[in-house]
Amino acid sequence: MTVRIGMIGPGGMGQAHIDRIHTVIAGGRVVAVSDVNADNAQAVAERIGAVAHAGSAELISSPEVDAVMICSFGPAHEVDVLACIAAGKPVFCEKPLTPTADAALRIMDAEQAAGRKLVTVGFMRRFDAGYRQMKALLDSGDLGETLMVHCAHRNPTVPEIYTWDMAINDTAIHEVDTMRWLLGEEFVSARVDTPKKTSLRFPHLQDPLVLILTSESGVRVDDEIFVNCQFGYDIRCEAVAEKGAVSLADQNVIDVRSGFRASNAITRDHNERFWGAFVTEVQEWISAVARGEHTGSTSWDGYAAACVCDAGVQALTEDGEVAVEMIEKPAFYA
Ligand SMILES: NC(=O)C1=CN([C@@H]2O[C@H](COP(=O)(O)OP(=O)(O)OC[C@H]3O[C@@H](n4cnc5c(N)ncnc54)[C@H](O)[C@@H]3O)[C@@H](O)[C@H]2O)C=CC1
Ligand SMILES: O=C1[C@@H](O)[C@H](O)[C@@H](O)[C@H](O)[C@H]1O
Repeated sequence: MTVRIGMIGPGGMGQAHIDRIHTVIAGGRVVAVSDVNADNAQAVAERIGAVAHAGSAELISSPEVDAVMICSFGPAHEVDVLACIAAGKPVFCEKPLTPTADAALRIMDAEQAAGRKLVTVGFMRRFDAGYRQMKALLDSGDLGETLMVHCAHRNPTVPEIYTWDMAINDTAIHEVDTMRWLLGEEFVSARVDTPKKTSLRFPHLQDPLVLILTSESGVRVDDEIFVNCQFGYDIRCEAVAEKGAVSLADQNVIDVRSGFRASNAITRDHNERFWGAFVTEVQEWISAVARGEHTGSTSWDGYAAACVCDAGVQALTEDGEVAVEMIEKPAFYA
């Protein structure tokens, strides 16, 4: 069976997913697209031989569409995810599920009323080979209890439209989800340290910053967010446990030795750095849709990440620890 996919918002991420689905991923085909920018929808549809729909509602209800991928802006996600749930269609929604926890709650309510997990959130790092090996080692218990995790998330630059809160709810949200998954527990508080700001980009940003999270059992996670670091897309993670430490290897690229120097390239963006993770993530989703099953992060994960980010954004505007407010996890998502 080929899963017929409708793509809403085929911009940078959406087109990267389309190219993966049409070149290296098995079992799916993007047959329909829609975009608030109708010219973009038309151009993408022509390029891939798909139908351009006038709006997302029409795409979601089309009998030619089995499952939906949403790659539009975060604030536009909720209405389309709810429409997919109402239509009973599996939906893969890029992160963030929603920019606020309240909106994610509405999605969880609708999904539970539908009685079936239909929503997968695009937190791709759970599918990265390095993070998966780290988790397997930590879960084995060989290193003892995890005590601290040091993370860094650096982008070469961000555009001027990147607002001050996005350091937390657009960028750090990746570590928030990955650390919840890696540690297998929720965060209870957030704090932000604000070091000297880079002079090289926009004054409206606190760049860099360090988000500090504490988990239920007391594990401390620090996450350096530096989105105008100039030198590359640089992702780091080291977990320190009672009897050892484990970290992601530097990059998925080659080492060069020449002219009495050793060097390696640094990836430029998320698609280059996490190519393999995106392929595995989307392949597993398409295969699960074909089997009628759910895979990947749930609406609960989207909600929990939004709750932590809400606390982090608040902590960026005030001194001290901010408690993470979260409902109890519904049995539906156990
Ligand atoms: N997993 C990851 O590492 C990454 C995830 N993302 C996420 O992917 C999503 C899209 O980001 P990008 O592709 O970078 O943005 P983009 O600006 O390149 O593409 C977004 C597209 O959605 C369209 N759009 C906006 N509102 C819409 C609506 N209401 N209905 C239909 N189409 C709409 C825009 O016209 C545009 O074509 C965001 O949620 C972002 O957070 C983005 C970059 C990396
Ligand atoms: O999700 C992503 C972007 O939306 C975000 O703006 C970047 O900071 C992240 O590195 C990227 O993975």
